Amino acid sequence: MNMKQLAAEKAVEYVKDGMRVGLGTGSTAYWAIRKIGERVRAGLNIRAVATSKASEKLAEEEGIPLIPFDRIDGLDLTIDGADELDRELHLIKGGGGALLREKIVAYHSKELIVIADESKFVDKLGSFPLPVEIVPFANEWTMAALEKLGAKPMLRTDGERIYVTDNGNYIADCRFGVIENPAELHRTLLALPGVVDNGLFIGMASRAVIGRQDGTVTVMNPPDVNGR
Ligand SMILES: O=C[C@H](O)[C@H](O)[C@H](O)COP(=O)(O)O
Repeated sequence: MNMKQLAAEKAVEYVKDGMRVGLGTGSTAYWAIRKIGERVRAGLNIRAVATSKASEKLAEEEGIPLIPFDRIDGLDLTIDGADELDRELHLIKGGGGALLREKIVAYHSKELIVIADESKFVDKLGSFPLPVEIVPFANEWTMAALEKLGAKPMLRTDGERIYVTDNGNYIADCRFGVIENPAELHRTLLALPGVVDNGLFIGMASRAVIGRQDGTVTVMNPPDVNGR
């Protein structure tokens, strides 16, 4: 079993009968959705929402009951991957372009469990370029404004074409270097007109499940890693 699958399958143990569950996006969340599907077929009774068209399609294939947003007012648990996570369980997400839907779903979940292989765990965020979702209108100006913040932004492409998110927006992948104050950067980015959201998830994850190369899995809560 690979590290992503290990982490994902451990996290799925937290899914209990009757829960309303958010399904993440990406190659790690893939394994969680597969495992949830297996448990649903074995009788687990849950309702779910997906954070991307890709995860919605996979959930449908797995037979996981998806529920429209107007039928529920929130979620019990969301399981999602990350591109980077630090000791405080602050995250960089959006490598797969799904950050906006992921953040909305995580915000409305009582708990967000982040699943990752050990390579994603970092001392300080910032090696992974921060995905920033921007509206197409005047994107050249928004890119210039990001550059003024020291971001070295690159408009994400999909081969020849500009990559378009599930929400019809673009992604600027921004290299800020080491992010010393993720919360401050998050606020600064949100204040920029044209920016819809960014991949910093500050204080949203309540637990991390990390799959390790030696075949073990570590479960981390923010108080544990802070030594409290
Ligand atoms: O937009 C994509 C999501 O934020 C993913 O959860 C993140 O990029 C991690 O993806 P993966 O598990 O494929 O590394």
